[in-house]
Amino acid sequence: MEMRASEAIETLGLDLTPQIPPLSFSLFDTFLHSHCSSCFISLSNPNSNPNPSSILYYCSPHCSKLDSHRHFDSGEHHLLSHILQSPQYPTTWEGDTSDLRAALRLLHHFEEHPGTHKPDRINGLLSNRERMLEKSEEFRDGLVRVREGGRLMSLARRMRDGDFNGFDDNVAEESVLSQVLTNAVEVQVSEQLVVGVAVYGPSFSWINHSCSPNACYRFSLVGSETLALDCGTEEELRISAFGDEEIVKNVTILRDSAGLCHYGPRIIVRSIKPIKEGEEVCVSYTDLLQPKATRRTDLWLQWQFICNCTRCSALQPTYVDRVLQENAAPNLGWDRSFDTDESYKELAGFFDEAISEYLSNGSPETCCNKLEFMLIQGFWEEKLQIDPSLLSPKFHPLHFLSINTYTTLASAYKIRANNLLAAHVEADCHTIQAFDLSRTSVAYSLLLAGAVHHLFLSESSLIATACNFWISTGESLLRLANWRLSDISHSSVLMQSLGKCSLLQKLESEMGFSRSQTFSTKTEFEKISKGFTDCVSRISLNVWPLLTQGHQYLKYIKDPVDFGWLRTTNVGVAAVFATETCPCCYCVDICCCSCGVEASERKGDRSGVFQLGIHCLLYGGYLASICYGRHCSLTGHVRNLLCGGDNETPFVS
Ligand SMILES: C[S@@+](CC[C@H](N)C(=O)[O-])C[C@H]1O[C@@H](n2cnc3c(N)ncnc32)[C@H](O)[C@@H]1O
Repeated sequence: MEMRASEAIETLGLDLTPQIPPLSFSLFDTFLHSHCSSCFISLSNPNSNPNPSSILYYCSPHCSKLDSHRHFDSGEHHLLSHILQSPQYPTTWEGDTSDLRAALRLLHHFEEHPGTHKPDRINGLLSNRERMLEKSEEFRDGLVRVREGGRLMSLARRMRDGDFNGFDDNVAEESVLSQVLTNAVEVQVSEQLVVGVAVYGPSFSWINHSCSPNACYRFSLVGSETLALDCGTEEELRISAFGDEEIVKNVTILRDSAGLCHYGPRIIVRSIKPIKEGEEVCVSYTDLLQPKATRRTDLWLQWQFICNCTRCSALQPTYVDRVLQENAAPNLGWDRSFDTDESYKELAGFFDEAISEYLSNGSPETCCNKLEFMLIQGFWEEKLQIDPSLLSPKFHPLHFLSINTYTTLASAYKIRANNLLAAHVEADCHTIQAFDLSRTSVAYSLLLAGAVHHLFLSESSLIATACNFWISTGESLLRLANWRLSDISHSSVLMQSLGKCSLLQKLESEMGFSRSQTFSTKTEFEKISKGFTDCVSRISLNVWPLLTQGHQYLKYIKDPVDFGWLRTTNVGVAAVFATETCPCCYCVDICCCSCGVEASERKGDRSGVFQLGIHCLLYGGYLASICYGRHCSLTGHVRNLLCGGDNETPFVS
């Protein structure tokens, strides 16, 4: 089955569906006590659960009333409070139980609303259990999990019914669990916060994957007091089902009162590219910044298909797929010492190990040292003594491992700066050191956003990733520009910037600060993105040397936004930084290193960082308004940052 556009879609950021309520949903285990299990809203007071007999927490009696019976009637309660807690029921199930709980709720829902039932499709939704059984060797790990999950679900349901006789098999449970694994999406409730999973009806679940998709989706959380009956109309549905007519006939696409929960997180599909009438509408199931082989493995193991989208089936790999796997930049004299599969795998293993060691509470300092050493030298050997002048970067700066590494380094440097400040509140020397660590964190953040932006200009479906990175870079640039200033008014800096830059004015109105509502066509979008790249690249020329000065790896990156230099330059990379600025003068009022940089120049540095920050935030906000709508939490977050917390004040009346 697939979904196709039922009309031509000219603009980006258009809702292709109304808000679709879920069929089943569940919070991840770690959010069971911090978020409402009915509406997924964060609990202001987790101690005042209106239904203390339930293991789940609710924000109000209304939410408890809506959801509690599903919790008990589905067997979820028995699973959580008896089976998973008791040594009497040993299990090999490891980790989060949200898929199991969502499957119990879905199975209960099917019992209440019986529909068509085939081995691989229940009430219209595909289950990949049969396909996994056919290739049981290839999907061994997945099958073992489905089997164990089915066993636990079956135990919970029999315990619910007090019926331990007549037990044959767990086919229904396994099929529905496999259905959840095939169709569920993770529910993102705010920037960077994903709290659970949800399964939707065919209007969403029949949308296939593409590595170059034309649509994305966003969520809408409906508060407890809102009666959840208004779930859109067929007229607002701009996509229609295509495939087996028998299946289409038997399933009501949207307004299926027998098929929807009428509460819980709702989903809305949005266009991110122009779409022709009749063209298939696709979203992405996986991280689009991964190289083709990794995407392929992911999709095969989790969704049991081989992707033949335009990006995957291109005769020549697309530019993005090529650079994500580029070994080195030989035209820059960068080394090429890992071009065999063997050495590459070994190196990738080192990277993964360093990153997971850091993520499992390793030292941020060791992580920075290891990762940067690897970016330059290729392998980490603590005892290896190498003359630094002999080193040259081993990795292409746009290689996917480099991009992953920038993410980790931006975070690790930030943590080091915060730790230092927290441990030594008063000492000025530590403040300077912390400033240095912060500016390196900001530099990696900018490099990450710039690298992803460069790829996004060739592959516009990377929009949501680019949006997140620009917003976090803008945020960290503003924080750095604010360093040791308490009285800065962001609104006034923004107003000054708006007066000077027509691009900012455009972004600000597109993002929805002003009242008029327009949607971007592809041409407008490309014009804005090109204008942004030029503007930001120009400002970066001044700011980048300040952020990277004295840094062993970053000094090799000539421009963090416009990567044209990778193709064109043959000059020695170190020669790029002819003008030196003093980073420490930037952070204190009295020049601490006696370099003699004039006060006016120092102010110039600070204002450059501000300008850059405001550009990044507004552009990120503009992308967020396309992906998630003008009133999403991410654009609200950007507004707060720019207004200094005063979200109520409109920038332009
Ligand atoms: C959420 S469902 C999408 C709707 C599904 N095609 C159906 O008939 O119900 C996910 C499943 O659809 C199939 N699928 C999704 N995207 C695909 C693609 N690009 N190529 C082939 N199969 C795909 C896979 O079997 C996957 O497990």
